[in-house]
Amino acid sequence: MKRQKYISWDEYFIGVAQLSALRSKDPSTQVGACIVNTDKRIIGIGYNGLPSGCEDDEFPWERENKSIVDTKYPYVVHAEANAILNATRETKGSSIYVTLFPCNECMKLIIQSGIKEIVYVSDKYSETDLHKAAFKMMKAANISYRQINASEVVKND
Ligand SMILES: Nc1nc(=O)n([C@H]2C[C@H](O)[C@@H](COP(=O)(O)O)O2)cc1CO
Ligand SMILES: [Zn+2]
Repeated sequence: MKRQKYISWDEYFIGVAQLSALRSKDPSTQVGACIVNTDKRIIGIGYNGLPSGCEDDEFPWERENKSIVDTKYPYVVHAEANAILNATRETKGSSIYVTLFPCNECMKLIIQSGIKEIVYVSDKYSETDLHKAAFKMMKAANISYRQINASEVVKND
């Protein structure tokens, strides 16, 4: 008889996203993303980090500073953007598993890459205006969404 305690597809893909998030150097928010096509194949993964050549020890990781230039915000590539850029196959019709609901900028990339479903864990920024803008674009583009629990298999302490 087959093993009974195997993980579901959702647990597997969100687990891969959570594992990817563990690579993030961001001290406050670590995000991971995993793109899955209609054949249930993983075609791209990513986490939030600096662009190639921008050294983690030479760029700021602060959230606030006198100038925005001395914060992380102008520099970080979001997990979803990295997953899309890393995609090895056609993204049209695929799902993106992400540990945090996408921001407005990533939502534009998700729409333009033909991703049709967003599966996420946290929506801790749901009260912000930019989240509302992201949500509005997602609805207009007919992208479906669902929230799931984090995988117990991958923990980030
Ligand atoms: N969906 C997302 N994907 C991401 O990769 N990020 C990244 C950008 C920053 O590195 C970090 C958010 O930092 P903070 O504002 O919570 O300290 O997470 C943020 C969001 C939020 O929408
Ligand atoms: Zn984003």
